Amino acid sequence: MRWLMFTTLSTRHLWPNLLSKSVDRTPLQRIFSAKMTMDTHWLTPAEREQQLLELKATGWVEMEERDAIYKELTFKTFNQAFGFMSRVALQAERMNHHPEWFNVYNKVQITLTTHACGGLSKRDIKLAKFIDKVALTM
Ligand SMILES: C[C@H](O)[C@H](O)[C@H]1CNC2=NC(N)=NC(=O)C2=N1
Repeated sequence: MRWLMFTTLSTRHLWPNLLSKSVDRTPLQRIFSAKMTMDTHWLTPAEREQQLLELKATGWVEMEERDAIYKELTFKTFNQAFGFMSRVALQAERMNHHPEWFNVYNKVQITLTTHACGGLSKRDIKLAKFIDKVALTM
């Protein structure tokens, strides 16, 4: 019975945290989850080598002056370039990960890097692959 009382009391504390994203976290929980979020995006040297090999095959290059990847895409028209950018923009917003890019008429120049870690991360790889997928459909 004592055990039952304990579980009832303790789950009452746990459920809101498990079920609702809007429940305020303690400062310690906030620090812990922020660290987890960043750590899960680091690339190991082996992952980095493999992923860069794949992306270089589709036209991405490593920048010399910073830890970032770069690609230039050319479309037939401005409409196509802008349509492509719109689709990438929606995905970037969903990922909360945004490209640095520049567009003139039918050309789009894209740089991907992760500001939070000052270099390439899994998020850049994921976005680069999405960009390649969308470009193929334009
Ligand atoms: C506060 C917000 O989560 C950050 O500024 C996000 C937004 N978009 C981002 N985009 C990129 N490329 N790198 C980031 O570190 C990043 N961080």
